[in-house]
Amino acid sequence: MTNGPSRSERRPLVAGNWKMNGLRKDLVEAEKICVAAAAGEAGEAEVVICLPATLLISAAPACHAAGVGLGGQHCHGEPKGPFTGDLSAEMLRDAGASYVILGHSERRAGHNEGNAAVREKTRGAFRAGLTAIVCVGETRGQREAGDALPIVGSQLTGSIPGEATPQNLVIAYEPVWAIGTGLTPTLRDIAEMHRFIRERVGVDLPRIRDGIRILYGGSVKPNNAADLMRVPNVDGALVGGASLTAKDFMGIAGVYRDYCLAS
Ligand SMILES: O=C(CO)COP(=O)(O)O
Repeated sequence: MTNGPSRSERRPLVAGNWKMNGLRKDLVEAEKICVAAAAGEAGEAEVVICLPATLLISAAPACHAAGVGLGGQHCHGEPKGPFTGDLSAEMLRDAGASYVILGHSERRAGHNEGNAAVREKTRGAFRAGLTAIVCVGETRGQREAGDALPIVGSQLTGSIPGEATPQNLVIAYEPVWAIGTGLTPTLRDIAEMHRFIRERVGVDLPRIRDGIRILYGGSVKPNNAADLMRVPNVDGALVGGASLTAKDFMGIAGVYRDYCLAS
């Protein structure tokens, strides 16, 4: 038994979320990520970087050449129209993206995005041919009140459209209290939640139960990634702060290379 990530038929995915960070000069880190991924440093894992929309077009050639997926961090549900300041899924796709993060807690809280809005945006992503990374997760208060599972369950049921497939949807479990704090749930709590998510998806959409990838996000770092990634039903990571430098991000994705070498 090696000390590697959990194994399954699902291809692991390590996605970076740059949030509102990154000027054109910072694309040098994205390029380093591409070079490392192309050199096999992420092993069997798929590598995706979700950049600010202003950087997508510039980053696309290097990402496409390296087989690194490019993603946006939000989109409107409509394909076009009088929505000043918004971006459609079609625009992200046109800029070179193949992924989009939706329902991140920072948007649920800061932009008042409820489950129904997340579902509409996810439909928009599907329409444009993007894979949606739909985020769910409880606050600290909800966990302490013993409500983590029902909250996440209702987020899943409310946010995921019936058209979801294992190709066009990825779920990210991101406990709000673990984001940017250096705190993570216990491995046991993560295992419980990820198992619950797969079961809940299996009730709502049985045909995607086994194929859907479920990422863990919240203070994933090079020094905890190997432990987190070997929890059953953890199919990869959604990484915030540590995705801003190639060294740290590939230090996380590298757990999949290390596993390949060890097995
Ligand atoms: O919000 C996150 C990824 O979407 C997690 O952020 P951190 O990795 O910085 O905690």
